[in-house]
Amino acid sequence: MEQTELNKINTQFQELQLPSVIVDYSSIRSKTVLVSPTEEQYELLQKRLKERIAESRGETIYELGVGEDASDNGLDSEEYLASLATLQSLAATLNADCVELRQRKGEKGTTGQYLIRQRVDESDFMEIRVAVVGNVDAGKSTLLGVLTHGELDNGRGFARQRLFRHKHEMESGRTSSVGNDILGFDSLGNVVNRAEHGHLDWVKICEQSSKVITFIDLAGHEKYLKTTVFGMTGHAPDFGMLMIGANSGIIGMTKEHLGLSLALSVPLFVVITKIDMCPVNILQDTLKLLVKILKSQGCRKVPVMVRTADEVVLSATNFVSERLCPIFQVSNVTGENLELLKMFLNLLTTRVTGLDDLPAEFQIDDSYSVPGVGTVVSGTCLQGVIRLNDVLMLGPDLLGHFQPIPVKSIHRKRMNVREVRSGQTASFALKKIKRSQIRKGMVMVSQEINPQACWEFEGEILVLHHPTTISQRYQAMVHCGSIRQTASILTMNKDCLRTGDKATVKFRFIKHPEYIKIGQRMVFREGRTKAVGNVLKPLPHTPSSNANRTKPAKMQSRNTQSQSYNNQQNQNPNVGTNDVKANLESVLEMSTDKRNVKTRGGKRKRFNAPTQSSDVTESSSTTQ
Ligand SMILES: Nc1nc2c(ncn2[C@@H]2O[C@H](COP(=O)(O)OP(=O)(O)OP(=O)(O)O)[C@@H](O)[C@H]2O)c(=O)[nH]1
Repeated sequence: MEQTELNKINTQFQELQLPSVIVDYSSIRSKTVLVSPTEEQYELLQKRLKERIAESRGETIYELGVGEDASDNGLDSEEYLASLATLQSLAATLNADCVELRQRKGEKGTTGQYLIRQRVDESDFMEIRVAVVGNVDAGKSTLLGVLTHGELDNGRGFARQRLFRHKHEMESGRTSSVGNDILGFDSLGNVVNRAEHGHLDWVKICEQSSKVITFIDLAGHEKYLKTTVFGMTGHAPDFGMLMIGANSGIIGMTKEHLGLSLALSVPLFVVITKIDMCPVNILQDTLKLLVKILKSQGCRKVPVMVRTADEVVLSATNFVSERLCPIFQVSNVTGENLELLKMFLNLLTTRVTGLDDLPAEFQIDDSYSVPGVGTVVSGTCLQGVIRLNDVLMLGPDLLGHFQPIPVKSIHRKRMNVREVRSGQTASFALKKIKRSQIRKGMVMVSQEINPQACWEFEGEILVLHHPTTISQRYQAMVHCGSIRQTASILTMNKDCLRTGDKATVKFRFIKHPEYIKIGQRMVFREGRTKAVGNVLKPLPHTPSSNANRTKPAKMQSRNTQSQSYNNQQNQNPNVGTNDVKANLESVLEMSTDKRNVKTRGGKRKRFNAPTQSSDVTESSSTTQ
């Protein structure tokens, strides 16, 4: 844009008493601008760097020797050193550190990439959430134990012991709940976690960190799939880390978890563990199959093997694109390649930016009763900024109502703070609210939003897997954000749906209305039967819409029989045991999830409800 045009626009802004927003950066685009910038250029460089740091919430990667003309990139050694000195001084003026990531020598000279990261602000840190998925025994808990506690594993479950939260997990060695672990990096990219007597002090880690990675450790076992899906939707991860045991390969829930992250558009990287104990040919087979699956039509990913620091930088800086899928091969026992993985984690940047100016919206994913404090809710701030003593609308309750509630204290990773911004997780202490009044799926939103709850909504879904057909009145669980409730299909624009079909569907929640928004990703699931899609249109709750509630489905086919079981259990207590048995049998025949059915014994419980243990652990496990 011409300078005169820019001036004109800026003058118009000034006339409107708005700050000038357009800055002409054309004078600092040359590859040699940092060699000996004029005062004016230095100021512009500083301004641009400050903007870039703010855009990524505290850091940016700067490229030296790179200009507008890519074919001319590169500086001679003197120019390079002078540019580096300028960059370091620019970073220093912004209270940031400048760390070399890599240098490359080309025909026209050297280019380099530098991480510019703001120094520690004790009460603020960047936050990246990584959902850890993969089949049981892939080594998820072990890797997290090794990364966060800095001690290698012995191959017999030593490292994971620190992470288990429940007695049955200690005994079985299996994760059953959604757990959080944190890994802090300082402005130089060093890990700050230091375990004292086997324990990590979260507050200390956050105070010393410029960036904190929160791992959402999800269960690998099929019977905890409901918890895993909730972790992927309700905890709003920025990235997914799919773990695969090198020796066992792509088995069990691996593909299921891969599909889930694709469906929810969560960028994914893969970590192959146990390379210390895996014969080379087996490892090669695992890698070959993985690459084949990632490249397949369904995934359309670009797999990248990461074996060097250079490749780490390359993949981390291009990872914002959902298509790239970096693959690491590590050992938790020997520590091989763990440094590369740490370096990659250090370079991950937040995906959600620019939402701070919107009215606040906080999605609740858990609640606690804390002695002396009262009810505490934890969750993710999806947009806006929430400050201490702000009054937000909490709801919807079972009747679809919202009530104003002041935020009395805010914790981020157990640290007392004064505000929480979009993309960050936090917990709030609430006054005059009982824990029993809170459920997952509730939100706290700004009064500006005037929130409305919906019994019904329209969604567009794609059926990923279903053994037979889905027709009207089919019921399954809707996962959408932290909402997790059975809904039934009222109408759809097709008679029936089979695997691979897409349709516009009108859903109705069966228990209570929910707060739902256009464009939200959703999973519609029963056992392994799964459809994914988007919310097209929330249909706000009105008293009459409640009166229109349809009765549960009359069985139309063996298939719909089984899916309506839950409805019968809830709404028709007189249902004959023979009918239940018939339904049970049909599920046993069609379901790939037979083990789940058996575990329920004769209990009058949902088919896809978790076993007792996961029920218990889900409600109390996530920690902030
Ligand atoms: N030799 C070797 N053993 C490993 C490695 N990583 C994990 N293990 C062992 O593998 C077993 C399973 O690891 P876990 O961390 O419990 O697996 P998980 O994926 O968390 O399993 P769930 O929590 O049930 O989902 C443990 O006995 C670990 O000691 C590794 O890199 N090398």
